Amino acid sequence: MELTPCRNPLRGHLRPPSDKSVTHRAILFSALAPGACVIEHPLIAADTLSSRHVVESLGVTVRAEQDRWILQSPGPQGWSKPQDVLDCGNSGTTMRLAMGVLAAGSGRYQLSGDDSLSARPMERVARPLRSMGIAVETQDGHAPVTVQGGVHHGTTYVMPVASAQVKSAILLAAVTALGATRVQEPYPTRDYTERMLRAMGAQVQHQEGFITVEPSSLHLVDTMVPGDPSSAAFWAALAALTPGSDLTLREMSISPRRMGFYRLLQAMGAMVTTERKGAEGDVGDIRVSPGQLAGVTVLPEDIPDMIDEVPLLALVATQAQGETVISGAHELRVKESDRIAATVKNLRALGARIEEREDGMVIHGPTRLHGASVEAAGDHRMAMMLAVAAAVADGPVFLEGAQHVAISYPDFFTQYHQWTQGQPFAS
Ligand SMILES: O=C(O)C1=C[C@@H](OP(=O)(O)O)[C@@H](O)[C@H](O)C1
Ligand SMILES: C=C(OP(=O)(O)O)C(=O)O
Repeated sequence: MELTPCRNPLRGHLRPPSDKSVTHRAILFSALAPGACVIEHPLIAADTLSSRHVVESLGVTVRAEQDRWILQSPGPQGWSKPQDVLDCGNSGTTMRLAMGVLAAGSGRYQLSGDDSLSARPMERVARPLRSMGIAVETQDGHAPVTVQGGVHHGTTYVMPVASAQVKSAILLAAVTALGATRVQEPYPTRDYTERMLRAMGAQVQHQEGFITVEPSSLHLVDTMVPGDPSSAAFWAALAALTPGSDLTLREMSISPRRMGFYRLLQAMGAMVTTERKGAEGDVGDIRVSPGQLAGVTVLPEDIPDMIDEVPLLALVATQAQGETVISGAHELRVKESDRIAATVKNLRALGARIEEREDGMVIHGPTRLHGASVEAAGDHRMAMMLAVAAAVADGPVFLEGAQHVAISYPDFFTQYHQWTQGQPFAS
């Protein structure tokens, strides 16, 4: 895809696509209890369709009606035996959370993924699940993965990496375990699983630095899915980088555990304000306009709250005065691509002054980016970051792999082209 520079101010408002993490959880958790539930505004994208496929294979039915899905679940006692291997596609969240969900069943379940997902580490989930007495097999630490559901017990697990997916898999298995489970994270990660399980009747508490779960009987609840801060971040970055912009991102999930990118954008000098909507829940609007940008230091404890936005922050840093140092981001090496290597390679091709570190990057700004050929490395977030880069560059950018946006944001390029053509956003 050829992308040309665009300096059109971003004005007005946009409701970003629905939150991918919340949609995955609402779908997968529906398998855990018998009954019906409604998901309002689910994200309909390749990754969340992978989660839908998994629960449908267990006998959950999903009926789409306008902007909602109505799910009917037999509960674990009534799960059907999947006809085939459960294909998780490109979605790490689907595979890792499903491993915890499947512990509630009584069958032997096989999970597979595409080439990218098959290269990602799965022992980080298998290990704690085994400590609960669940038989889990991986192939040299990778998919395909086999989970034998059935009787299992609680555990105490100190997580070596900060990962909401690993935490979620353990907490999900904990609900149907005999005895309590305690999990400790090195840094706090997104807590949708804890909050959603609690709403379903689970006993989830924070005690002495551990998240504890008691075996619980669950009931299904309806979920209203807010906008996704990680998808909205591409527009926030464009608004921060384009003079004359004043963009409001509406109905967003504004949980502090998802706001790391916005906090850093503000620390760099962009105008970022948040307005909470309603008395309860972490939903609100975020308004972004440009400012004089300066480099920042991103520390290991900052990473979990902006894990999927690190490549985008690196791009913003190319336009900021001074040095930006990002450290403690090893996890980026095991995402849909090696996001440290792919970010450095692509931004360097566009003229950025950027150095690769084992656990992050150092960016020296500001630099005028120029046109070049770049490659999304099979990674949706890389494709969207490079589209933002193309807009701020001085010459045409040839992007290979634009189609990967279908993983989390199928309408991204429709909206992007509307913006480049000077049309208002269709929000
Ligand atoms: O729990 C989740 O919904 C997610 C957790 C993060 O992964 P890790 O748990 O591997 O950090 C994030 O990168 C991913 O996009 C979604
Ligand atoms: C890492 C991501 O997702 P997942 O781990 O679910 O594949 C992402 O969406 O950036």
